[in-house]
Amino acid sequence: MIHTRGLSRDFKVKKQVVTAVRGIDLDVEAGQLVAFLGPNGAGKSTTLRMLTTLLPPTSGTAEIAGHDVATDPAAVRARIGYVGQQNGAGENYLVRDELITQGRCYGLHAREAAARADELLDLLDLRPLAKRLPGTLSGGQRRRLDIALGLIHRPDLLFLDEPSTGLDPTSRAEIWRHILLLRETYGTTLFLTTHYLEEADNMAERVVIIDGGRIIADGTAAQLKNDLAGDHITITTGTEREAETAARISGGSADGTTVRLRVANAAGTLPDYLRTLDGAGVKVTSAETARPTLDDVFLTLTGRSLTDDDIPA
Ligand SMILES: Nc1ncnc2c1ncn2[C@@H]1O[C@H](COP(=O)(O)OP(=O)(O)OP(=O)(O)O)[C@@H](O)[C@H]1O
Repeated sequence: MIHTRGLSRDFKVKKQVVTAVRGIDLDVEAGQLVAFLGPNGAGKSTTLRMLTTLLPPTSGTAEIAGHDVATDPAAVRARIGYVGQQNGAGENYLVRDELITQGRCYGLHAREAAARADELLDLLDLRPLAKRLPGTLSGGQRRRLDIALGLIHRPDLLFLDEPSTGLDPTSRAEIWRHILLLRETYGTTLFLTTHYLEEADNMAERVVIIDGGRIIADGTAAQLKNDLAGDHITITTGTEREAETAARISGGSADGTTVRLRVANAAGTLPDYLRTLDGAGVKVTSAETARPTLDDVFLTLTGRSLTDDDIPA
């Protein structure tokens, strides 16, 4: 559904060239739900804009639903939906009429556009809001309307740029329920960016991490965490000296009376580790294990946190 080779984009800023995306090779099969993650300035929006024909690549190719973004952008646009960070609805029409109008813009006949609008009003729980003006909707309702608008022409592939950003936790959960429902109902391929790592972790079956315009990790969240981060064990000892001994034995790091280490399988490793420490005369007062997060994956790969503020350009 998405096939890119060497996809790159430069921007000229005054006399300098900023390379936002550097040679991305990406293959996404039909029906996948892919979360595209990266810190501020990593190149997510630029990639998304190229994949949706909003910005021409400087070099490389991107084929979307069988059509090249550079040579056949109209065919690409007919097959994709795009839900950007800005509102997709105007202020002149009521919700249902807006859906019908945008459906007509895609070439649907009046009856077909009305039927599709009604189908989407039901799917996205917008039916009670059908006669409201978009400007009167809450943030979460408005985002659901944007998703409905992105789906009006039955695209095979939907791009969502930060679909849950700015919403309260309940609305975020609602948006995700609807995203998963539309995937189940239509089998739509979904490619989305998000800042919420736990959402990508829980919802996406594939996580692609971009940094500095390059893809640095690609796999299921579980694979990435197992391969690149490992579990955490944290123990507390009676004294700082014991913590130093424990850190030496395990290869972990001591901070006061706390020792932290990373292992492949914390639950399997901990009993042996505690026995060894006991044999070395180290008194352990508490021990806990934790699974890694996607942020730990990013930290391992780059030495930075994904939740840090802007990375330097
Ligand atoms: N129109 C432009 N002109 C100049 N530089 C740009 C332009 N658009 C993006 N860039 C630069 O390209 C790099 C990638 O930006 P991009 O917006 O793709 O990142 P992003 O991962 O989407 O970030 P964010 O999460 O903050 O939206 C940044 O260094 C940015 O400053």
